Order: sequence, then structure tokens, then C-alpha cells
Amino acid sequence: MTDRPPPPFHASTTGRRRRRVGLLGGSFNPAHGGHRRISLFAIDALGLDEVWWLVSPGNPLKPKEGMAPLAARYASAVAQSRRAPIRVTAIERELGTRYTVDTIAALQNRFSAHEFVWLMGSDNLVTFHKWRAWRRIVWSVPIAVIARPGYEMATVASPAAAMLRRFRVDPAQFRKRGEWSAPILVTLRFDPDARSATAIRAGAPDWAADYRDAALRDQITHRPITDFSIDPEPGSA
Ligand SMILES: Nc1ncnc2c1ncn2[C@@H]1O[C@H](COP(=O)(O)OP(=O)(O)OP(=O)(O)O)[C@@H](O)[C@H]1O
Ligand SMILES: O=C(O)c1ccc[n+]([C@@H]2O[C@H](COP(=O)([O-])O)[C@@H](O)[C@H]2O)c1
Repeated sequence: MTDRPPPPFHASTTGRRRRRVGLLGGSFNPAHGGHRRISLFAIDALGLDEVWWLVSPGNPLKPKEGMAPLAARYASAVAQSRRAPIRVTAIERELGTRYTVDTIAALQNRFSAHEFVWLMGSDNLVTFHKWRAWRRIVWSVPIAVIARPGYEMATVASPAAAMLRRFRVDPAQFRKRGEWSAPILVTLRFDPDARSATAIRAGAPDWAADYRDAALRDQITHRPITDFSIDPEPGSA
């Protein structure tokens, strides 16, 4: 698979290459400077046009306890992404998807003029084999993993890492490729960023109160973000 020559540069019907978009899915409970920094780093290293932050209505593997309302998490993400080529969206509510495999399929269907790459920190690679239909994700979209302090071994020792090993491509090669074809694993290493939402919640358990009155629109779908309840039902945009 990795021995194949890169496919020809892809031109759309308008003669322009497809927009390259990194997807960073997360709880963003709350968003922090680490999210911003890894997104900017990925844009640079992978040659992306922009990154979309998918603020999850509810991570299927995370407890609801301690999860701030979607609107507060969304507002924290907007604050952290200001003046950067990052767009914040809660589009999973409208797509009615909770699992990443479904979200990616729906986005590829809806935004066929875009090429997507899935971005995640190495902590997520540790549990990636527990995600629904994770092998299908691997075959549907390139994956870029960003090193995270404390999870150095994840990129070599996890079941998903073992499966993905033979599809490794370095960032420079990836950037030069024409149309992307999964599976691809790109590992991004830079001086690791120790920031985490867990640490922020420990220091400021009431952080969500700062965003109580935020009136925002989704930066992809332009629909109002009005839902202050926890884990609204799929489709209840
Ligand atoms: N400092 C960081 N370095 C690398 N990746 C990160 C970092 N912070 C978050 N990520 C990645 O960003 C994505 C969204 O993260 P998330 O919203 O869960 O934040 P978090 O800080 O990991 O939260 P929590 O501490 O509550 O688990 C995940 O793929 C996560 O691995
Ligand atoms: O699809 C799954 O089974 C799955 C299981 C766990 C996490 N995810 C996704 O992984 C992303 C990171 O989640 P989190 O809560 O760790 O920030 C977010 O987009 C989740 O929806 C997806």
C-alpha cells in the first residue's frame, strides 16, 4: 500500500484542488490553548487549508457527569480559536451522529469538495480500537496523531498503532501527495503541550459560567447554538 506511487494531483471540475481540512473532534470541556496550538501545528505540517473543531454533543466513551452544556463548550472553543484558520462546529447534532465513523461518512458525503484528515492526540490512539468500527475509520480517512505528554508509547504500543504501522507516511511526504487515499498514519511530533481540559476543570470547576450568555452561530452550518442542556438529542439543532 505504502509502496504505491502517489496518485496524480486531483483537480475538481473547476480545475482547483479540493480544500484540505483537518477534523479535530473533542469534548472541548473546555477548549484550551493546547487545542489551538496542535491545530496550527497540524495546518503547517500537513499543508491544510483549515481545521474544523467538531464539538461533540457527547463522546460515547466519556461519562456525562462533569460535562458542561454544549453551548458553553462551543463558546470556549470559539474563544480559543479566534483569528486562526479554525472553524468551530457542532454539526454532529444536525447530522444526528455520535460515532466518528458515522460523522466522517456524513461529512464526506455533504462536503464532497473537501478532503478530510482526522486529527487526534496520542491519548486517543490508546483507546482507538474501542471506537465503533474503528477499522472502517482507518480505511475512510487519513489519520494524523499528535504526540501528547504521558502518551509517548501510544504511537507504538496500542492495537490501533500496530495495525496502522505499515501505513505510516511522514508529514513532508503527506503534504506533497496529490489526492489522499486512506489508510495513512502520520505522526506529528513537536515539543509536546501539557495542557489539558482535565487540569483546567480541576482549577476552575465553574469555568462554564463565564459563557452562560454566549449567543453564537455554528461556523459551518450558521445555525444558532442555543442548547444549554447536556447531551441534546441527535438532530435537535
Ligand atoms: N495538549 C494536547 N496535546 C495533544 N493533543 C491534545 C492536547 N489537548 C487535547 N488534545 C487532543 O484534542 C482532541 C480533543 O481533546 P479534548 O477536548 O478531549 O481535550 P482534553 O484536554 O484531552 O480533555 P480531557 O482532559 O477532558 O480528556 C483529542 O484528540 C485530544 O487527544
Ligand atoms: O466513535 C466512537 O466510538 C468514539 C469514541 C470515543 C471518542 N470519539 C470521538 O473522539 C473525539 C475526541 O473525544 P474526546 O471526548 O476524547 O475529546 C470526539 O470527536 C469523539 O466523538 C469517538
